[in-house]
Amino acid sequence: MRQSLVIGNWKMNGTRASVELLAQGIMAGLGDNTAGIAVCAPYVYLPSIGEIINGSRLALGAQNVADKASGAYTGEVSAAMLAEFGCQYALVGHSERRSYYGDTDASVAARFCQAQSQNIIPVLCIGETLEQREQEQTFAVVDGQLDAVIELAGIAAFNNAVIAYEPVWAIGTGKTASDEQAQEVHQHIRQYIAAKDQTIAEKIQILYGGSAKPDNAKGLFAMPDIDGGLIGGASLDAESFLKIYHSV
Ligand SMILES: O=C[C@H](O)COP(=O)(O)O
Repeated sequence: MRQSLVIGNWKMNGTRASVELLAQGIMAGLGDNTAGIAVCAPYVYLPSIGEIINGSRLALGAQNVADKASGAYTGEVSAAMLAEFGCQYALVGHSERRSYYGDTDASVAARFCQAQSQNIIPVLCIGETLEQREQEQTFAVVDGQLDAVIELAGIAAFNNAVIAYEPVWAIGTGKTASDEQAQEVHQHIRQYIAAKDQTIAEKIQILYGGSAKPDNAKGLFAMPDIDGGLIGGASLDAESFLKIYHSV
């Protein structure tokens, strides 16, 4: 039985004061839900959010991590630095990173390995664009994104990783994949991993992301291969995020 997991991705939003309040609001509403929960804060807020949530079940995550360990890479933040501030998760390969900042399959694979080198769990984001879906390339796209990481890190690395399936056409658009559309791809991803390692396929958490909201989360999370969500916009409001969390 896989543990459910809900991760909030705050993206480039908020002020120090507003995200501190948000973290406090989320912590106050965790209740006795035993599912995993984390927030991925902007880098500069990681120290203060880390202090606020220290000792609680709310885990800390980063939105990216450098593809190198250290050195002259202006503007980058290493996995060791994230570990120093208590990050347990790091997103890698979010579609906004891939499309706006040129993160390639190869660099995403390197970021994945860097995170693991510091015992940070990489949350590997994969998903197709609308055009790719319309051309029936969805499975080929996610397979290729997985392959890039498997080739560099090896399938065993997925023992300590999370996958987030995020159809690009559903991110921030209000267009959610239907429960069945999402399940179809989640099942495919799990089968793709199973062909390489059955045990890992059964235990790896595969999250859905893309306009997940309190009113559609329950249906998505009820699907057999959807183990939780990577939540963008709705994670910026404690009440909405908690409603989603309590839907798992
Ligand atoms: O990381 C989260 C995803 O990009 C989903 O964002 P969204 O919930 O605002 O569509």
